[in-house]
Amino acid sequence: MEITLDILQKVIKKREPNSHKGNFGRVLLIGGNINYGGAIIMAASAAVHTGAGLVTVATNKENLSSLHSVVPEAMFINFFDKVSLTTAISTADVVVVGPGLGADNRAKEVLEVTLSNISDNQLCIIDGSAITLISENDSLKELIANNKKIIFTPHQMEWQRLSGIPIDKQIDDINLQKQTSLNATVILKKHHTTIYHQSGTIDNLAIGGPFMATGGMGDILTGVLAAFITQFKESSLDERINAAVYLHSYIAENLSHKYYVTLPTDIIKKIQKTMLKVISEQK
Ligand SMILES: NC(=O)C1=CN([C@@H]2O[C@H](COP(=O)(O)OP(=O)(O)OC[C@H]3O[C@@H](n4cnc5c(N)ncnc54)[C@H](O)[C@@H]3O)[C@@H](O)[C@H]2O)[C@@H](O)CC1
Ligand SMILES: Nc1ncnc2c1ncn2[C@@H]1O[C@H](COP(=O)(O)OP(=O)(O)O)[C@@H](O)[C@H]1O
Ligand SMILES: [Mg+2]
Repeated sequence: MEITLDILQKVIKKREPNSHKGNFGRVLLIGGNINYGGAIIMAASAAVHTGAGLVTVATNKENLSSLHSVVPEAMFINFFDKVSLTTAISTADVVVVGPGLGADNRAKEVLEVTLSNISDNQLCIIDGSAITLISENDSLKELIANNKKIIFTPHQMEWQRLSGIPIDKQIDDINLQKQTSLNATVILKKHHTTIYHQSGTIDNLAIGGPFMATGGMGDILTGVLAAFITQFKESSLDERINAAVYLHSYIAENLSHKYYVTLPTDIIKKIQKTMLKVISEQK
């Protein structure tokens, strides 16, 4: 079904007066090598601005100063420190892995530690380089074979790598077969994104446009997704995913009336206001 604006009204909820950061979820984001530090920093910033209660970033230590100058709300761990990484995974509600991780051997080791320590019931969003690494390594695929709470967020090229389906053959019937065999949710990002939910439902996004074709646009979606998933538990997982995907493109579309391209960092700045507007219109 097509996702419509009313999904935001349905999912986003006013906060209870006596609630605290522990009620809004612990998000761990793993990624950002020396070349792609911006990816994980933007993802973390998006999670913080969407309302995640506690956000930790596991990244290359070279990114520490930049991380804290952009988003001091986020905590830091060195992703090569296996003990810290394992501990952080065990206490996270949602783990995001992949934005800017890179695909070299050290990145693969970080992903191995991550996937080995995610419990079967822990929700994990797998994006960017992590999708590419999993596509290339059967041993990594096996590590998540029993996990029923995986969300892949590939763009079409990443989906081609993961599924083996060439971009021009990526139609619903064929995609669905592969998604079912992966036993995961697949958010296939493209012009008018399609979401193949693990529940078997297929949803489509009819908003967003080429003004979003800027590096980092998918990275921030992971943060928005993680924050929706940890916060709005009165709604089903499918609804929370749809709302996050919709909000991301909805803000971009609004910005596109004033700007030629919509930058990921500009979208981040509009998240809080847009969410407040949604709840202020609720009866
Ligand atoms: N500021 C940063 O640090 C950034 C880091 N990034 C990270 O860089 C790593 C590599 O990701 P990339 O996606 O750049 O590289 P990839 O090599 O995985 O894929 C990009 C290529 O795929 C092709 N493609 C075909 N259909 C596409 C579609 N619908 N959407 C997007 N691309 C499509 C395009 O030719 C494009 O150049 C990821 O870990 C990512 O998170 C990128 O997000 C860019 C920004
Ligand atoms: N032409 C387009 N129409 C609609 N959405 C787009 C378009 N181009 C890019 N996007 C959106 O921007 C995001 C790009 O994600 P991705 O390719 O992973 O970016 P990055 O890895 O650089 O962060 C996706 O949500 C995608 O749907
Ligand atoms: Mg990406």
